[in-house]
Amino acid sequence: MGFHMKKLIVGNWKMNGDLASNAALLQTLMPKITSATCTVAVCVAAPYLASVQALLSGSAMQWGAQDVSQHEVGAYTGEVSAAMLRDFSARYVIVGHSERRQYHGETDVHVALKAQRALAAGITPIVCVGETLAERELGQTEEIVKRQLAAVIHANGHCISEIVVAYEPVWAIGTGKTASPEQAQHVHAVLRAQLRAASAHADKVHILYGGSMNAANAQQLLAQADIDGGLVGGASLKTADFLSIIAAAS
Ligand SMILES: O=C[C@H](O)COP(=O)(O)O
Repeated sequence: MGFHMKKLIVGNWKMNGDLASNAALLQTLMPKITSATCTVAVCVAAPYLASVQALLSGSAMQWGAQDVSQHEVGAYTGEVSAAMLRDFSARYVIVGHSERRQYHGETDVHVALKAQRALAAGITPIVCVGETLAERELGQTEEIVKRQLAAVIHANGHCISEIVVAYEPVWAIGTGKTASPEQAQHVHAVLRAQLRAASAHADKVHILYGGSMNAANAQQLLAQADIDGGLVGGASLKTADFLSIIAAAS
């Protein structure tokens, strides 16, 4: 990053948790997160937004959702709109997570629209990009992540500095395999250059790393010049591990 900016650690709970375990986790985390630590958020399943909002309001922690509809309002059964997320004061929403791209057929076009809906509602989209193992082995990593980010830039050029980007190599998600700090930094630098070409304010964009970030590897990853935080899956469900990652980022 180009100037001093607090790092951002986002827990992506995915389809885990329940009312009781969510509350227990947040009640342990909350007192440890202050204005002196890095920025911390949790992205929770939509049904839990109200309870998470009630728990975290007034704390230093932020909350968000894991997906948003590409549509504004109307006959879209099962969808959740950006305005609905805003009703629960969601600060962030993840868009284009590889699990959505892979299991729900989301394309770059959908992801760009979702980012647009979030921005229009005043919610920060966390735009996920990343290559599969096959794509990496074919030497296509840069091409893939640039194509994924270009779609979002194309649709949101005027406010691109308001987004968060998450580089998540698909082969590192939930596998225990992490990109090396050098591998991750290389891709982050590519993404930073792409953002700089699109915006004079690109250096204020947080580019997060995601993919088996844990207590043991967080410090080295976060020490890289263009790694501004983490999007943490599995380790965000374990209090001690998540706190270690937060400490490494603070
Ligand atoms: O959004 C988070 C990523 O998919 C990483 O998940 P993970 O930390 O369980 O590998």
